[in-house]
Amino acid sequence: MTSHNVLSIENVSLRYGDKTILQDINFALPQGKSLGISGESGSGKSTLLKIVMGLLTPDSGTIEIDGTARKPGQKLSAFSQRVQMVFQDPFGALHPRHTIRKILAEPLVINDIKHDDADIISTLQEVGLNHSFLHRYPHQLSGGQRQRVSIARALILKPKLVVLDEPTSALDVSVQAEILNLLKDIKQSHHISYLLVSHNPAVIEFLCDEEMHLNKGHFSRVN
Ligand SMILES: Nc1ncnc2c1ncn2[C@@H]1O[C@H](COP(=O)(O)OP(=O)(O)OP(=O)(O)O)[C@@H](O)[C@H]1O
Repeated sequence: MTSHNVLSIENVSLRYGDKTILQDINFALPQGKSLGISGESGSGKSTLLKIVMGLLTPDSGTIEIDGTARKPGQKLSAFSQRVQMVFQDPFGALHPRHTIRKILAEPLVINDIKHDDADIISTLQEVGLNHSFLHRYPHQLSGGQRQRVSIARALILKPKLVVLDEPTSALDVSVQAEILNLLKDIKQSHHISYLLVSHNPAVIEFLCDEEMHLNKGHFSRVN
């Protein structure tokens, strides 16, 4: 049986003006496997993540998520149950005037999914937070707790692929390991795939099955 790819990128290229950012990028990610992307600052890592998320359209090439091609201009919500993203800065990523309950309910509301507080509480528990967080606001949480909420928001739609952009680099060193352990536990228990960008080789090694290095628009495999 051939293994099922949760993400497949073929011949993706993108230029800004006369500057080539990505040149014929190819890779496939089998379900449950995780890929780490390293590369110098400005090498195009965030650009590639934006393309996967549908926030940018490449000049050429195709992106398939869980077997379905992303088409230019397609609504983001068309894929939100398959792919979700966790950002570097957990504070900036959470609406400051919304309670944690509202932040976690929002993806369900947008996708017209019936839910109640029990669904939100069980997702909070998956990231190590209890029901007392439902009525709190982001500014009442520590950096690590906020990143747990960001991870819960990504998980609540039960995606197959989670895109992580430097998920621990904005956190205190003391909480980085906690969040990495949480991400590893979730990956194993949910059979989720991660597409991770990190400057830190130890983070990639800890969470990913393989690493690709992006340089001058090209990918090369790192062992
Ligand atoms: N909207 C844009 N218009 C023109 N150039 C852009 C635009 N966005 C990004 N770039 C350029 O594209 C290149 C790749 O940027 P990108 O943010 O993807 O790099 P990165 O590898 O994620 O960097 P970092 O590690 O610093 O986050 C950079 O040279 C950047 O200046």
